[in-house]
Amino acid sequence: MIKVCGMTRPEDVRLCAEAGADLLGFIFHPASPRFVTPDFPASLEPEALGQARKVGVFVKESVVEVRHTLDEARLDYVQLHGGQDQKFCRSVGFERVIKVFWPERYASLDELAEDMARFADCALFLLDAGTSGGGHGRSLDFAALAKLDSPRPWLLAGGLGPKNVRAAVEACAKANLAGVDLNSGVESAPGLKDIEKVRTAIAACRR
Ligand SMILES: O=C(O)c1ccccc1NCC(=O)[C@H](O)[C@H](O)COP(=O)(O)O
Repeated sequence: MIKVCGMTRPEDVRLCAEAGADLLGFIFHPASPRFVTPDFPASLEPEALGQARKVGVFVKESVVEVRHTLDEARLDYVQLHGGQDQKFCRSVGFERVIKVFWPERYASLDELAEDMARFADCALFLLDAGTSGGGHGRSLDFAALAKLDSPRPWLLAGGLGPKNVRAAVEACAKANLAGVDLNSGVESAPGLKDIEKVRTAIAACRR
């Protein structure tokens, strides 16, 4: 499974979907250089999206705001990127939630796995670099994550691009990895996807 995050232009949506992205991310966090308003994903034609599903990324928004945007932008999933709790996930609908964890926040992989277990009803997990937020362009320690015992399939995020994504997939393949999340590593500038980098990274994952 490939997620390309931070869509800001209709042509990037079409080209990333054609390149084989399964999930396309739209960031509703105003401080992000990739911020978009709900009318952008809502306006996309089904032909442009193809089989790709729309994921909304939320950091500080309330449950009411997330639910409103879910409907308005016609999202398939919500990626909760602000440490939201189980009650929040339940209110949005566990089956629609991609819950984010930051492994660097935990003293050990066991502690991370324990916290993940508390969110085992969520659709999918995403592991990102740093200790909060996203789009940092930094990578996690793939070799260490290979030993993770995750109760749900998860997406690996953080500084992935054409040069390192294959190694990341190979390292984590046996640790319940569902796929990868590509963002700043496939851009020419924040929010502007470089389709050649997207294509090369997707081909590297799938070869
Ligand atoms: O990308 C952002 O600007 C962003 C800002 C605030 C919260 C989340 C954000 N991105 C969410 C993602 O899923 C990114 O793809 C993920 O953090 C990895 O980004 P990168 O390290 O640039 O590959």
